[in-house]
Amino acid sequence: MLGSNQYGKAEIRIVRVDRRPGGDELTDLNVSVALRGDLAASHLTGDNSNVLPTDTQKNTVYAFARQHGIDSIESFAQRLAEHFVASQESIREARVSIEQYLWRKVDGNHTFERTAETRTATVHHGPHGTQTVSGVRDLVLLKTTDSEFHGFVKDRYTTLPETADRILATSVNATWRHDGADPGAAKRALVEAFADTHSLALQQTLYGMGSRVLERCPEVVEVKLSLPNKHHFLVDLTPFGLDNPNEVYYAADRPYGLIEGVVRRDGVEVPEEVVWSF
Ligand SMILES: O=c1[nH]c(=O)c2[nH]c(=O)[nH]c2[nH]1
Repeated sequence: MLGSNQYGKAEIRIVRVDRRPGGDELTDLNVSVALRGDLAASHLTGDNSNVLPTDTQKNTVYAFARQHGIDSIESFAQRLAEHFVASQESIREARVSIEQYLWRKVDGNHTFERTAETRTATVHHGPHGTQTVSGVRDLVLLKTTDSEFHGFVKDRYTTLPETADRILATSVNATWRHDGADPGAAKRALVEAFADTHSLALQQTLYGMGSRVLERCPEVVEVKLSLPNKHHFLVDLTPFGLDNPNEVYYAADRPYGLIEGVVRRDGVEVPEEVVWSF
């Protein structure tokens, strides 16, 4: 028998230019739509009478960008998700996920430079209301000191030396669940906590980063972090008769430690995970 199913247009690339007297603004998005509802017939017999084509979904995204503009990825996703559920009787739930590529204006008023990180938002709209999860991906942070790692388990396979001073680097992948307003302060809180936490482990830094978001953003109930430990190993220069007082490192790209965790506001009921996966 048919199990859970969903369908929609994935990765709709859309660039909107807001042409303003003081300079143009650029919004660069990758929008994915997933719909659920009374859609089994299409799978079971090919009866498409309840199927809003994914091509139409794509067109709707472009039309909404023109008609309503794009205030924030959260509000744009919510408008779309509500539209698909409200306009089609057969559609009961909609999930709209948006990645935003960020561009910083360079000289003049119409030239832009792309930044490395990606902002994300997922809005789920269904019979139980609307849930919003915002986030950031590939936000690369590094501190040259203020990081230690010692006191760990040692067995016959352990070779890692203890250190009281190392480079700590990561590429932050974070999501935060909130009430729908766009908490721009969340990203700043993550960066600030990474910077000012004297780290005894990336695990401790993770908890500090999540906690800082909850302190700064009352509307956030939960922060999920996935932090690769981008190892920087001190190079042994003794074969060349040289010392290495924490100056020359080998930046390994793999393997990497992967530290993941959720930091949750105490006493707040967290709804079931809204992100559907297969
Ligand atoms: O911050 C760290 N946490 C670990 O769990 C770990 N393991 C490791 O080899 N290096 C590190 N660093």
